[in-house]
Amino acid sequence: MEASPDGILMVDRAGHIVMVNAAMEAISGYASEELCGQSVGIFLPPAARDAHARQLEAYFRSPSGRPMGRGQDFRIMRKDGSLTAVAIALGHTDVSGGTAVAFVRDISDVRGLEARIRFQATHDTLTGLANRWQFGLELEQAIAVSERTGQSFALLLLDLDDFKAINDGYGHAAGERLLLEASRRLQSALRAGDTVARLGGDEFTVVLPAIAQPQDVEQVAAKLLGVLCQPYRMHGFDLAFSASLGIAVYPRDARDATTLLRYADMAMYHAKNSGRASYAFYAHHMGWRMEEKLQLREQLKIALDSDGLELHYQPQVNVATAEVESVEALLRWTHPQLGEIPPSRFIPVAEATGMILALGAWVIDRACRQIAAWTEAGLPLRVAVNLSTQQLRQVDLVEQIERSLARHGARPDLLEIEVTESEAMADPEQARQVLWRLQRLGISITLDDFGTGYSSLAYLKHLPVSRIKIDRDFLRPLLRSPEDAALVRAIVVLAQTLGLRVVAEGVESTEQLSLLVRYGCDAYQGWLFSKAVAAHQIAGLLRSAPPDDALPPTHIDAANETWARRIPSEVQLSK
Ligand SMILES: Nc1nc2c(ncn2[C@@H]2O[C@@H]3COP(=O)(O)O[C@H]4[C@@H](O)[C@H](n5cnc6c(=O)[nH]c(N)nc65)O[C@@H]4COP(=O)(O)O[C@H]3[C@H]2O)c(=O)[nH]1
Repeated sequence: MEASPDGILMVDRAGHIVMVNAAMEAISGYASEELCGQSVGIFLPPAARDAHARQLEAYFRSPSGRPMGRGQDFRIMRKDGSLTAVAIALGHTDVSGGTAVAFVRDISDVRGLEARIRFQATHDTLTGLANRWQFGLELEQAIAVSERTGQSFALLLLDLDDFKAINDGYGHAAGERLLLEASRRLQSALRAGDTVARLGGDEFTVVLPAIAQPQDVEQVAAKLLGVLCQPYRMHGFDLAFSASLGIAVYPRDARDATTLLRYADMAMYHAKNSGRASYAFYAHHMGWRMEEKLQLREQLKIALDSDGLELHYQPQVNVATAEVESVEALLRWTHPQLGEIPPSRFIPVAEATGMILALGAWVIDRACRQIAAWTEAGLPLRVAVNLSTQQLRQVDLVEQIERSLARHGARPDLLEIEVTESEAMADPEQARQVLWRLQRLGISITLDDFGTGYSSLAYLKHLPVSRIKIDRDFLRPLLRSPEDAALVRAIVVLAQTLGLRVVAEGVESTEQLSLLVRYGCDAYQGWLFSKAVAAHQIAGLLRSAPPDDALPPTHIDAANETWARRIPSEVQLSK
């Protein structure tokens, strides 16, 4: 008995301890002499003693054995007052004399481990918040409670703005610190009955039970954004920290968990789309458009992962030499069922859903690969790539571009970055810094869609821009309206005084080209010369514009004639 690893405890009919072994002493913390003669109730909290005494009586009336692990888990009170989990097997040595024997096994380690495993399965290891699985249960439970009580509850879905950029730019550890901070701030702003979970990545949910009116939810939403949108100090400087929040209300919007979550998701994207750091309630009218967008996002993700996207290249022709001096890379997506989907449809979706960063990185990488391939083939052609505002804000954009250049061995001076005026103006100081860093790498910068934004001359002078592109909206009515013609002329003069080259975009007719040549435009791009074509077609287009055919820029008639001859018939669309 003394050698048994389990505690052994003998109790008489009256419930007095008759004998304990060494293992029982270790489990309970009592010495044998402190226990013998005592009521077995010593191992129980006072409140449980009477009930146990009744159970013991019943046991002695009809004693029966019980193997280890079959009964309920039990917690005994140790000498120091702490409770420890044990499993108990029961037997009897002498029914007539009435001595029961209990084998007591300390299972506190096992229970602790089980509790840990249970916690890990239901909680997010980083933040300790409920995880997606647990959140699903809690949401179902909230629905069940609200069904019974007839009360509404709100489901809030939150997504940190620009989290990916921070994670990519500062590394995983920084991303994790940010997530921990977000979870800490969320918890500090919520009440005891509210539940918060981390669904994964930078997505959090909050369930606000028993809401009386929508204003209550608005207040909480504003409070959460208030605490989240405080800067976070990392690596010695303040990091802008913000989130977008979507709200769906039970039962007003939906009665089942899946739909509620989908609606909160739609509302969240709506909030992100309308300026970030804001919240939006789900509304029916946003439904179908968001539905379509979400589907498009999914399809786009598949296309990106499965090589379903392509870059086409549209030549930019030097007016003075008639040479193709560069090409603009333009994304093309041909969906297996839906056919060709224009960038004007999918780029805004990519921007609204944050996918533009992955998409933009892919474009840069492909463009670098193409630059290297052309250079190796003896065709060192400059490639212009469009950049979206979110990419400009991406903290590691410059490093990302450097990596792509290095990966493919592409010359930086053959890469050109096009940013629109409004993108550069979204955060002028930040844009200025990023563009200067790019320029220092040897990359040239073009300001796209010039004339549509609101750049000030003073600001333009501070950007390392070497070219501006006149928006094609100005070219369309060029021949009809003297005002537009005057504006184009003014833009060219302005650019020239700043020492910038001017590229006209969307040139469709020789008449437009004639005017642009007269105004002093340096280069043009448009269907007149060629649409965007696959990379392998570019060499053919280059051959169609031999450099020794250069035309004098002021000789308009000659220019028209020469250009008309050079337009490849298969791509010529209109004059
Ligand atoms: N009517 C007319 N159109 C002409 C003519 N010449 C060129 N275009 C079109 O004008 C657009 C020029 O590109 P953008 O202003 O940068 O405008 C682009 C750009 O803002 C965006 N985009 C395309 N590819 C990318 C990309 O890789 N990244 C990003 N961020 N945006 C892209 O989508 C916009 C539309 O792209 P696309 O549909 O390829 O449309 C292209 C091009 O096909 C012409 O003579 N007449």
